[in-house]
This record gives sequence, structure tokens and C-alpha cells, in this order.
Amino acid sequence: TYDYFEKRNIPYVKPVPFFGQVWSFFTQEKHAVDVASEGYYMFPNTRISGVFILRTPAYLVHDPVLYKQMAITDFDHFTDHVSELSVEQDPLLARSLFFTRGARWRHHRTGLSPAFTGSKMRNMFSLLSKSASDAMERLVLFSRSEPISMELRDLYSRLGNDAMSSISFGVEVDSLTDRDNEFFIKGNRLAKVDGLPGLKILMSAIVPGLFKFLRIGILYQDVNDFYTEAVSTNIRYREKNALKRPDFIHLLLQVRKNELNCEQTDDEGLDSAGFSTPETHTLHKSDDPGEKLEWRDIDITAAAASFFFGGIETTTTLLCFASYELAVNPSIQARLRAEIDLAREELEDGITPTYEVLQKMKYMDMVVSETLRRWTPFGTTNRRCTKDYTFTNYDGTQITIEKGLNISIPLKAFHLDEKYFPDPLRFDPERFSDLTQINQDAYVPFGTGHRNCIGSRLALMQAKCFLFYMLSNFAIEPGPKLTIPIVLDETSAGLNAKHGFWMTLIPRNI
Ligand code: HEM
Repeated sequence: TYDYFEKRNIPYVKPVPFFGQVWSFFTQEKHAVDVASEGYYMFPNTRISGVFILRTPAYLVHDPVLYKQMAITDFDHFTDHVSELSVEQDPLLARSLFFTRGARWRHHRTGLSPAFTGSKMRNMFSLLSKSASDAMERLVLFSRSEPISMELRDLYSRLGNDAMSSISFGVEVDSLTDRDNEFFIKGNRLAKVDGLPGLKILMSAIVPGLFKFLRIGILYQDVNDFYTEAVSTNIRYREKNALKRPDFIHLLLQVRKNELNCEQTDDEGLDSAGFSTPETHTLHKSDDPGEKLEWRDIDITAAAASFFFGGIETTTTLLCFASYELAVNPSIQARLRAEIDLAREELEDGITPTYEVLQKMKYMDMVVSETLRRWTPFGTTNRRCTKDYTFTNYDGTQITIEKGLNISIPLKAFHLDEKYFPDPLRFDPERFSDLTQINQDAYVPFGTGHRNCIGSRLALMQAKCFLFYMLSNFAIEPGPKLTIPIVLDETSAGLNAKHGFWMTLIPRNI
């Protein structure tokens, strides 16, 4: 078994007998993303390297151009992500976009894409902004014009949950005051990527076959039940009262009735929420799925739940690391605040940002883009080879990836490779001042191609909106409990600080 790559003359990470690379995942000495990317650092002169997962061979892509080919031009060889969940154990996640495969994925992606265009995001932005502004007002009141010490992951995940509850379900919650409200508790359990759920998420990507065979579920049963009930009650209420609100449930109900389209003209100029917004790719018409695919209540619930699952933790991570960098780089913070203050002069009330105003803020975009590079929230993604695929390596040899094999793509390693980003560990928004200098193949915080992140515009607009309100009201300084440089939590499936993001927020009016 372990001579697979030797025979093909492909460099590979030497396996631990029986476990292959999986052994290193369990010892947790290094973060799972770094373990998965080991070959990238060991073999610099190849487009791909090999690795064994238990006894099964798998690949790691080293060349961002190859990733792009797989994800766009040769997409029909790599249509699926690796994990495969069972609908019995994970009724919501197994039906969500990240985890569906083949014709079902195509059907869902084609249906959902129009819900995430620039014009839909602009309509939704008022809900997002209101949620952020209400929360910020409470935080200002809470501070009583005195500096406050806060752990920002807790703060941002509360704000993120409240915003997502509003833009998904039309439910207004205040998790800053009502700290144990059910939407926050369940949302938190849904989005959790450390501890046991984190381990299960890793396992579903490392040993997907075994994971499905053992019928392990990722989400807690009470979380599945809560969202299933919340969404079906919500749908019934809307249908009975003909309620319209520019949120996801409304858009998903339109998808179900086949009434949701992309308004090309409206979208012009709105589609980019910043430099990091990945290019949109149009899917060809679906192959015959062999079964009639439609949007049942459970599919709508699964889609909404997947926005919590895929969106809250990642956007919170972006906000935490952006705040950390602003706190330890006061001159960058001062420049961003100056840009915000200037933008506020343009606003009707001097307070509430619009989609267009945020879109125009160049320095804000530079800070957010650099945070996504330096602290990539989603450090690796993956693809499953669905049809044999042959390409040429740098040395001219032909390599064939066989159908069924799994492929990892080390997004974080691309972002921290000095061949693409000189002095890669330095946080320097100036890199993004001249966008022609950025290698766009290697800068992929939201992935690339047909399976790129569907929520990128929402994530960018949400992060920019929160930062706008935060710096309008507070200066962020390192708190006494903050570790500098930040120490990462190697055991979390996501990217997190081991000792928290402890900051002092100083109200600007003192
Ligand atoms: C900073 C925040 C975020 C980051 C860094 C991020 C990153 C990513 C990445 C790297 C992928 C995989 C792309 C690939 O395989 O090529 C992905 C997929 C996905 N993301 Fe995000 N994401 C973020 C926020 C969001 C939000 C807010 C939502 C939903 C509202 C979302 C929903 C999804 C979904 C559904 C997929 C699967 C798409 C598919 O398989 O077709 N993400 N994301």
C-alpha cells in the first residue's frame, strides 16, 4: 500500500504505519491545518505531493494555478468536497451546500447563488447594519464612558449570532443583554469548532468513508431539532401573513417558487464587496439528477443552518484578528479611524453606513484583505476527484489523479509563502495598495471556482460594518490579559487564540 507514490515518482510525506498522516492529527502538537500542509513545506519543487490517510493515498496541491484549473476549467473532474455526512445522523448539515455532492449540490448552488448577489446583499445590509448599530448602542451604554475590558471572540460571536438570526430568520435577539437566549445558545452549539464537534469535523474530512460508516453525527440533536422547528414555524407564519422581509428565509421561499433571479443591471457595481470577493462562475445546466429535486422545508432549514455553521465562526475569526492587529498596530488603527470619520461626514445621520459607502472605503478593504491573508480563517479546503485527471508536473512528468482520491488545498500555506507575499508574517495592509501587485492565484481566502464561498460578500460586508461601528465608538487597545504575540490554539479545528482576544475598549467620547 505504502509504495503508491514511490511507484509514481511523486514526493510524499512518510506515513506512520497503519495511521499514515492521521497519527499527527491525534497528537495535536500542531494545528490540523499545518499537519495537512506539511508536504507543502517539505517539497517546494512540485505541483502536488502525496500523503497517506490511514492506508489510503491522497494528494496535497502545491501550485495555486493547478488549484484554479481544478476548480474552474477542469471542474467536472473535481465537483465534490471530501466529507460525506449521513442524512440520518446529520439531517441539516448533510443537506447543506458544503457537504452535498453531484447533482444535488448543483441544484442547490444554482438555486442559492441569486440570494447572494450584490443587490441582494445591499437589500439585506439594512438588517445587518441595524443589528450591529443596536448592539453598539448597548455596548456604549454599558461602558458608561469608561474603558471596558472584553474578550472579543465572545463579543463578536454574540453580535454575529444576532445579525445572522435577523438576516436569516427575521428574529431580533439581543445576546449582549439576554446572554443565554436560545438563539445564541443553539447558534453557538451549531457553529462550535473546538472540542468534540471540532474533532468530528476534522474526522469527516480526514476519513470521510469511515465517518459515514460509523454513522457519527456532527451537530447536536437539540440543535437540529431547534432549527427545524424554528424554520418551519417561521415559514408557516410568513405564508399565513404574507410577510415580506429582505432576509434569507424570504429569498429561500422565492427560490422554492422559482421566483429568484439575478438582476444583472442592479448588480452592476455592487457585486464586489472588496478585493477578496472571489469571481463568480456560471454553472452549466444540471445533468439529469435521476430524481426530482425540489426545495422542501428541510432543505430551506439546512441552507439557513449552513449559513450559521459556515459563516459565524469564520467571520468572527476575521473580526478578532483584525481587532488584534489594530490594537497592536496603533498607526494602522489611526489611519482606519480617520477613513471612517471621513466617510461618516458623507452619511445622512453621520452614524449609519450604507453598502455603497463601505464598498468605497479603500483602506478598510486593505486592512480586511491583509487580515484574511495573514490570518486565513479557513486554512485548507478540499476536493474529491470525481473523474481521472492527468496534468503535467514542473519537471515535465505526467501525473494522473485517480477517481475517488481526496485532495487538500493549503490556502493558509499559499498566503504565508514568501514567493507570493514577501515577509509573509508581517501584517502590512500596504500590500493591497496596488492590487496589480497581488498574485490573484495565490490569494484565495474564500477559495476559488464553482465551489468557492457563497457567503463571501456577506462576510466582507458584515466584517466591515462591525469594524465601522466599533472604531466609530471605541479605540481598541491590548488588554492586560492579551498575549502578544498571539498564541494560537492548536487543538481547535478553526483558527483561534489560546488565551482569548482580551482587549480594552476605550470610548471615544472621553
Ligand atoms: C470570513 C468569512 C469566511 C471565510 C474566510 C470563508 C471561507 C470559505 C472557504 C475557503 C470555502 C471553501 C471554498 C472552496 O472549497 O474552494 C467556503 C465555502 C462555503 N462557505 Fe464560506 N467563508 C466565510 C464566510 C461564509 C459565510 C458568511 C457564509 C454564509 C452565509 C458561508 C457559506 C459557505 C458555504 C455554504 C460554502 C460551501 C460552498 C459550496 O460548496 O458550494 N461562508 N467558505
